[in-house]
Amino acid sequence: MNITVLAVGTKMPNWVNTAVSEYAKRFGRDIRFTLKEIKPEKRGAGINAAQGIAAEEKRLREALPAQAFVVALDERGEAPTSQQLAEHLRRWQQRGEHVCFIIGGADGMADALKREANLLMRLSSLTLPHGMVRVLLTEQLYRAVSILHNHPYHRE
Ligand SMILES: C[S@@+](CC[C@H](N)C(=O)[O-])C[C@H]1O[C@@H](n2cnc3c(N)ncnc32)[C@H](O)[C@@H]1O
Repeated sequence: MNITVLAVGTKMPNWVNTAVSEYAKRFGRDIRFTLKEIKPEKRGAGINAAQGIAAEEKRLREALPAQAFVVALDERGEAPTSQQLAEHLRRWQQRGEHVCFIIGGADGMADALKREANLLMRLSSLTLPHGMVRVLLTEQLYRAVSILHNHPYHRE
């Protein structure tokens, strides 16, 4: 199956890119994982947070794969356990979905994107920095794959 992560933010610190690549390379052949960085809108010079979010919304929409099952990452979303995320993954694989996770920028994500998403998912009740969200999401997806393959990486 295809998993795409659209994440607002470029020029992430090395530790973010290293950690995402480390988990992504463990997925194995049944998952084709792509992380696509979305250019953040520069704030200041007459661009406020709302205008910045609107510009990033446009870029996110343009990058959304056709017919994707969209999961918006948000700290007010549903909080699956790792087992429940593995069940979601099993269902998405069975249905042949292209799943697209979207991560907002420093000021968050447009409300319309969250409303229109098929699922709103939180990784924690804490507000996390967007770079950290990429890392945690990729690790949890790898954990979900491990659960489905009965790999000892995940221990209850
Ligand atoms: C720095 S946060 C933005 C916080 C902003 N206050 C908001 O209302 O969204 C950047 C992005 O990271 C993601 N994010 C932050 N904390 C999260 C969490 N606990 N669970 C899931 N996603 C989170 C969301 O996609 C968010 O748009």
